[in-house]
Amino acid sequence: MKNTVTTFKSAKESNEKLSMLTAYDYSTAKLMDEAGINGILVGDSLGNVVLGYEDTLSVTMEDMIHHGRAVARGAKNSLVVVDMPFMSYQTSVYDAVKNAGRLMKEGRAGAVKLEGGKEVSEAINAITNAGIPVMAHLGLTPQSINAFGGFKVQGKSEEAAKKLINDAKAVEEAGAFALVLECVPEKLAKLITESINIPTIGIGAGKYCDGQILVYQDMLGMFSDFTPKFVKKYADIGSVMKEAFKEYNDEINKGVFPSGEHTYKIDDEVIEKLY
Ligand SMILES: Nc1nc(=O)c2c([nH]1)NC[C@@H]1CN(c3ccc(C(=O)N[C@@H](CCC(=O)O)C(=O)O)cc3)CN21
Ligand SMILES: CC(C)C(=O)C(=O)O
Ligand SMILES: [Mg+2]
Repeated sequence: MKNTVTTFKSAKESNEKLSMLTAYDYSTAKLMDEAGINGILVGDSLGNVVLGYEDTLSVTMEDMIHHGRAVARGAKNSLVVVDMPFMSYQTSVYDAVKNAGRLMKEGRAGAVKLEGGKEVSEAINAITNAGIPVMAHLGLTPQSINAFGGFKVQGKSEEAAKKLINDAKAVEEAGAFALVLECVPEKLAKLITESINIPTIGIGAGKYCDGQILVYQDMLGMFSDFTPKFVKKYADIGSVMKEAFKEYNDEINKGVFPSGEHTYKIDDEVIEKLY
């Protein structure tokens, strides 16, 4: 069944859980779509897992458009959400709407996601008013790594927790259709989930969120630069890949690959004339 912003909103009302994963290319998105994943996020985490940067700050609009289009072609039923990269929405409401529009038109997104609370509520409102669904993102917002001083759990003090609750209400009020909660204590994520009428999608935010999301290379054991506590490995594809690459390398060196079954033939009469 086709997932839309409406599906996400009604899932919360009917207490159905939402599943999301990140993807950055056509073939991975297609597998997730066929597996029945509700939403696919073209995350700016592509800066880490695809491009090899240490953080997400260098990711560009062109990167997001390029990967958004690829994912959109593979996702028939999953809702495709594309991350707005660092500095594509913080500079002005005009820039925010303009760049959200590019992610829809050129990136073929079904919705966009941006990081922040009250400070971006005007942008969320303006993008929503342009007919573009917005997913909000609170807690550990990686584009603010330099302001946080590192990747840390958010909202642990009373003051920080209150700010998160108020920000969640602010993004809902501004028109966001869903909210990602990243690295937030489980009980606070539960309180936030109960305090708003839009679905919360957790990553390191516990089981009471309305949905869950993980970076796919993390859950498949394909990424090892860092492994947050919230990651569960559903398969060790990284090891499987490395073993296959080694075997391929070995077989080439030994002359085992390619053998007859992977080779094209020509009539002997033809080839003899060429010698
Ligand atoms: N591969 C990948 N997975 C992600 O989940 C992810 C990205 N990349 N890139 C963008 C952000 C960065 N993220 C991160 C990165 C590190 C931690 C981390 O090391 N967290 C500590 C918290 C320690 C604490 O405060 O108690 C941890 O041990 O989980 C968390 C989220 C989440 N996002
Ligand atoms: C971790 C998720 C929520 C994200 O924003 C990303 O992948 O960029
Ligand atoms: Mg992101």
